[in-house]
Amino acid sequence: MAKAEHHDSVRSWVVWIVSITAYLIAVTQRTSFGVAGLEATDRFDASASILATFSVVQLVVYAGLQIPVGILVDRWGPRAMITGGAALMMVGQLLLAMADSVGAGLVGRFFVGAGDAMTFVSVIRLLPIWFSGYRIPMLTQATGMVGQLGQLLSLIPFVALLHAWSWTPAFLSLAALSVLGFVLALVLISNGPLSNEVPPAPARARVLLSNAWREPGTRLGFWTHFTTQFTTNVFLLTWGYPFLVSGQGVSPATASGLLSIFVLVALVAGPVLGSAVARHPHRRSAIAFNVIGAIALSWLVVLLWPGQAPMWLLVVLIVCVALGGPASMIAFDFARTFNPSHVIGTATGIVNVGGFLAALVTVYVVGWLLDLQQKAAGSGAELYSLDAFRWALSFQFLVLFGGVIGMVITRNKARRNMAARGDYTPRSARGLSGRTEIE
Ligand SMILES: N[C@@H](Cc1c[nH]cn1)C(=O)NCC(=O)O
Repeated sequence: MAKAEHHDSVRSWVVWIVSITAYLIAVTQRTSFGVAGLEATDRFDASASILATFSVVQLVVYAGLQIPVGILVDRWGPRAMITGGAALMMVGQLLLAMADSVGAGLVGRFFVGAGDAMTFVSVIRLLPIWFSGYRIPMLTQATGMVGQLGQLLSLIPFVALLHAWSWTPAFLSLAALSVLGFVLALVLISNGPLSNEVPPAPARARVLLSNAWREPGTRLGFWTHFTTQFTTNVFLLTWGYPFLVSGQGVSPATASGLLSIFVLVALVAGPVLGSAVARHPHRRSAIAFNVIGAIALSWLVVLLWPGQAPMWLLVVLIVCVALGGPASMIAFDFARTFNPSHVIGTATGIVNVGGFLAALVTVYVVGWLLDLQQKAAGSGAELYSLDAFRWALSFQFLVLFGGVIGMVITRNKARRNMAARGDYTPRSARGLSGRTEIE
């Protein structure tokens, strides 16, 4: 991509810092309900499955809105979407602060999920508007990394407020945080001189969607996100904690400590993967395949380990699974480099569905397989036994395998298209031709 005058300017950095602040606030809102589980059980007089419904509603809303959001980013620009997202999250947290029934709480969580869904894709869309191409892989990673810190904001100051001030004031303070995000985004984010650079976006959503989907590079991004990210989500959102505590016999405090490795790995691996992608853009899918191989191998060893796995092996597993988060950012690089700028938002939305869709299916099937084994073993059988987890979590291999097949097929299609345009040769794939923007 040619470097425009406004690229990498002071204004670019201001826009980026404000947009990643908006994303960090969105991740804080996203993860806040999870850390308030015990208080929510009391407040709503809810069972474990009702509590799980809150997470599922939020995930379904998030994943379901990615494509509409991507299309709207291309039509309205990222600024309107980021400010709109902050406003929705503010409404959602206000509703949740006041809610005293499950129904009212779910409506609040719906708004939070919708606002959250509008933020990430818009922030990623701002990067090629404001920065030159060689910086973007690193900034994409940095965006993902900073967002993960939102989990820490939920875990430390929000939990402290919840304990010190109780439910309503704690959730009101989260609504106030979104007001801050709204004002900052409204005043400081700009869509840039987009109109001078790109043809106007096609008016019809269907055209945007079909343009983005027809590009094999978008589908390569979708499958890359699908395969790299879902094990991270499955572990963090649902099954990691019960697997560690009930399956592997780890204490709850140690399990929480192990889960915090995810944030650490995101912080360390993000810059390493970002600079690898920037230096070897022709090796992007190879980097993703290596991470997927590490995830599959570590799960295989842990699930086949006779008895409970030693602590060092659990740490290795978590480090490998956590690598999936930063590796999934490679998928957005595919969306950006394979598509013309007026469909990048739509393509990014399509890509971002991948990991969340795979996680939703896996979370559900793993739960179903655990239930099935308990029923088959007869009354009194343990639900979360290590053997039951071995079989249930093995479902992940099927999803990994399906994702890899999707990646290989779409990568071959992308290469064929590029070869037909004269942009790809086996030599360029080995990085010998000096070409950059290929997979
Ligand atoms: N892969 C994640 C973000 C990430 C980066 N490093 C670790 N995780 C992703 O796709 N995020 C989308 C979102 O909305 O957060």
